[in-house]
Amino acid sequence: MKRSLVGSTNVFYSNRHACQTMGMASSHSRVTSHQNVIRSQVTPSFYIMFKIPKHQVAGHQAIDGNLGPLVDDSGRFYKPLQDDERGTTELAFYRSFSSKLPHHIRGFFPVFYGTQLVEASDGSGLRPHLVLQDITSNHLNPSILDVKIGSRTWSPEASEDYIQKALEGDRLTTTVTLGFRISGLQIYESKESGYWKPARKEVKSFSADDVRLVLRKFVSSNLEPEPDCCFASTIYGGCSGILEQLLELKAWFEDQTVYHFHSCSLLLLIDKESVLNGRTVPFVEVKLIDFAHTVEAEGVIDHNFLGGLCSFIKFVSEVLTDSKVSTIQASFN
Ligand SMILES: Nc1ncnc2c1ncn2[C@@H]1O[C@H](COP(=O)(O)OP(=O)(O)OP(=O)(O)O)[C@@H](O)[C@H]1O
Ligand SMILES: O=P(O)(O)O[C@@H]1[C@H](O)[C@H](O)[C@@H](OP(=O)(O)O)[C@H](OP(=O)(O)O)[C@H]1O
Repeated sequence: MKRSLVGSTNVFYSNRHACQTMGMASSHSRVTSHQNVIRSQVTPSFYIMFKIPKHQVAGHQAIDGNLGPLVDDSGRFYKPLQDDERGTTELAFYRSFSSKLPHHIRGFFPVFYGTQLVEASDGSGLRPHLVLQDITSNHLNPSILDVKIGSRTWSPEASEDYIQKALEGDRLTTTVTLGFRISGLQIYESKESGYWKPARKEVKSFSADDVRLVLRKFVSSNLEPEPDCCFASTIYGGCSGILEQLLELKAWFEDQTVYHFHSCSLLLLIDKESVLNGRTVPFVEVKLIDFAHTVEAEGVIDHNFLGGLCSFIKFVSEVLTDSKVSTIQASFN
């Protein structure tokens, strides 16, 4: 039986500790809610405006009175800790990861600023939230893909009920067949047409061919009728492009025996305008998120994640190769 990451430390102790570390007094919290903005008085003279994230593409959402993440204006993302072991597992991960990972791998994870008591978006009162780097901040029109990696999304330690529920989701999506599934996405096309952000139901029904098409659209200036893949070489290729970053991650996964990342997602973020503006280094980020089911590896490689990652890399490489072939063909015509 694998050991979970959860120690005996009480979550609420950690929140007070984090507030103290951040110079905040949780006992003075007062929160008012107004439409999509939640205004929290953390100390009598220090206000934080909490908002529903504009660029969230998957997961639990803070809309219609549900519990979900919030963001502030200073580039922080507040993820509510779930009451059950998912909350304690994710907190235990964030508390331990920076000392357990090699330096060059830490950049693949959002910066963790501790925890904070924040008025929950479902109106249930103050709740501990993980305070993370908001990866989307500073970007007006980011295109984002959330890709859940692994051909199974449950930990062998999970309850039978959880395994059955997760297995059903895995079988109905490309998780079992491809070793990953797209959980959510938004692709920015232009000022006129805005974003393509398909509904959750449509995303869940994606086939392997749909996944290929999404990966092409992600690096195109147009979505219809045929995506041009004109950003593929800059965004997927290049020495700091997505493929290079995925290969760096893969090299670590071939060796690491620290964690098993069940149900964890790769979040790919790009800003096509940074390419159009001719920035020497376009904005291309690969991050790992969601550690509610991450457990200790106990000396065994995470073959579930590694297999899914290899499969995803193959899909991305094919788009890149095809776009190079098309460019060469076009130059002969
Ligand atoms: N640090 C972050 N910065 C910006 N956006 C984030 C960050 N972490 C998560 N997100 C956004 O929130 C979404 C959901 O994140 P996450 O998977 O952690 O939540 P969850 O509710 O546990 O999801 P699930 O229901 O899949 O378990 C992501 O798809 C992404 O759009
Ligand atoms: O991908 P789908 O089909 O949207 O399914 C969700 C996905 O498996 C999430 O990982 C899971 O949350 P956890 O990882 O937090 O368990 C959520 O469970 P939930 O609805 O019980 O929260 C599922 O509904």
